[in-house]
Amino acid sequence: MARADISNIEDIQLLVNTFYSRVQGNELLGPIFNGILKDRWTEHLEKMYRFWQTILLEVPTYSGSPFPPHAKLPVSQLHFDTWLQLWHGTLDDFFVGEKAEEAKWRGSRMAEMFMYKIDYYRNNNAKPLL
Ligand code: HEM
Repeated sequence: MARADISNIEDIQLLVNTFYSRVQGNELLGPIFNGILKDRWTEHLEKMYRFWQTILLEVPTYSGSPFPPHAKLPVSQLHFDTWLQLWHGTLDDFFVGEKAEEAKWRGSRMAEMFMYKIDYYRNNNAKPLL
């Protein structure tokens, strides 16, 4: 079947489900997600449908703060590169178009911002208080 752009909630669910099943199977990222989410995967996937639906379809179903759960993760640039590789790969496997490109762009910008904030947080905490 020819690829088309992301246009409805079923597309978002397909994207999110496939992406996180690849994440779960990834040797670097899988253990981190599984270790934190344990039996909360369904809840996480539903939250991520809402997050991407809000960004890509402009249906405001997500209200939350994306960064805090990432602040103290044991991750480096390599983890974000791997995350992005899986994200872009999943998008390319199923979709083509403006929304698919926006999803890649948003993912990249957020990965960049998260890594920057995580580094800042680590460096700041490492400093003596006085
Ligand atoms: C190294 C890469 C990443 C790791 C290991 C990671 C891990 C996690 C984990 C474990 C959670 C669930 C926290 C919990 O419910 O206890 C989470 C939530 C989330 N992640 Fe990531 N993440 C990564 C990158 C990203 C990126 C690049 C984005 C940008 C799209 C993102 C967006 C989110 C959002 C929106 C949530 C839900 C926040 C909320 O609770 O409202 N993550 N992430």
